[in-house]
Amino acid sequence: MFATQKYASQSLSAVLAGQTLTEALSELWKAMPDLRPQQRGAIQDLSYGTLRHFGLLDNTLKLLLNKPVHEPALKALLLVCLYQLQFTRAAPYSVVDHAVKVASHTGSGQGKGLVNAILRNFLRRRDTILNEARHNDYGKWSHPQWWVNAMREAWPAQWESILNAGNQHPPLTLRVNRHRSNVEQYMALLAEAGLEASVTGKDAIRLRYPVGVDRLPGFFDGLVSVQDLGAQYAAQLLDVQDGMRVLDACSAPGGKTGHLLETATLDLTAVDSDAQRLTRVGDNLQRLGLSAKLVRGDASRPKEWWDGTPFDRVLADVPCSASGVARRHPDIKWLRRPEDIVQFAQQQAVMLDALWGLVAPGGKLLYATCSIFPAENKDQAAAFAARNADAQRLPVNVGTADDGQLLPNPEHDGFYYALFQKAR
Ligand SMILES: C[S@@+](CC[C@H](N)C(=O)[O-])C[C@H]1O[C@@H](n2cnc3c(N)ncnc32)[C@H](O)[C@@H]1O
Repeated sequence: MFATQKYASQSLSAVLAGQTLTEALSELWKAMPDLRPQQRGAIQDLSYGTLRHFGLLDNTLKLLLNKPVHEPALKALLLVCLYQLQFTRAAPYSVVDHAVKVASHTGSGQGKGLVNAILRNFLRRRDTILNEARHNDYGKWSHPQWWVNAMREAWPAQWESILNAGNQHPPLTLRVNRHRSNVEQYMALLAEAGLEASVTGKDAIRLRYPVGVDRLPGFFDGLVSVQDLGAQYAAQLLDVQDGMRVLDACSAPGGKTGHLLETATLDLTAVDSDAQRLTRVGDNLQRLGLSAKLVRGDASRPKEWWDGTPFDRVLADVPCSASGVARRHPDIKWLRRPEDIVQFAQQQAVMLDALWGLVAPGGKLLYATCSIFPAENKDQAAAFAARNADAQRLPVNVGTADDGQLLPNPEHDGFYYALFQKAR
């Protein structure tokens, strides 16, 4: 537990200093190649869990302290340990004993006594302290106040369930590769492997208990991919047919590219501005036995990479706040700032306008985000339609009351889709 607490605190400190958790963990794996897979898993669980419940834990710590802790590493250690004590089954005495040892190797090494006192005080007064810690929105919902306010305003009837969903463990959904299998056959393979699951969409199966991909039958032979149900609507909505020329303009890591190619035989160009991420599109397609033309390019500057032949279908799965998938990346809640949403919306508008010029007459463009902020979604789509008289908005049936908006729930993440057809 010593190493787990130490390295989880280190990655939490990195996030609190502005790094993403993915970056922090990947630097840690590089620096500590001898960590065993189980240790990595435990470090990951503690880092994710602490960030998921960060508001509550931070309020709790403030109530336990007489004065603020100035050493970031010590503060991170205390937060990780409070998470362990409140949300895991780790034995409390063991959590405290190890934390004291980690504290003696942390920062100035002076924090041993403080860590011991704070954690023992928490164990003695847990219920009272937690009740008090939940008194404001920050502690109650473990989201920043500006985010809570934005949800209240945008979703007066659903904001509580949205915030609650944002703090849960995400579902693990698979997409069966139609070229190689189908949901019935794959359900039988899962049953043989002793994995409980249910069919939740045309190509979608949700596992009752998440497992690593190495336990999924035929994963490395391309039988299935891991993809949220919400993301699986893209290929369906874009209505691709054999022989079409298709552009996936922000394609990496290739989740939707793969689904489009599993749905029909296409002449598909997959663009992404990030060369490293683009290689993942190639790797994913190779695993699935599919292929596309991969182009490193900026979707808002198509002149730099487009050959001038229009596309029948364009998928614009644009960079966004990722607020609909915060439960998969809980660091997002703490790294985003309100002004980021404005910047994303501006960047998305530029991309949309640029990509519209590539759509053939009668062709379709599907705008997609994994956001739940209206500025990136319905407001963006309405502004685009108002700017482009040749864009006809088509209905998007994803089974929700709000056209095209999926809110995070136990079945799927938060996504948004708007579909436009170009006048002939
Ligand atoms: C939401 S992700 C795409 C997810 C992908 N469609 C999938 O289903 O796996 C957005 C992608 O846009 C890329 N991106 C960001 N800015 C871009 C730009 N100006 N042009 C093209 N791609 C961009 C990012 O590198 C990222 O891979």
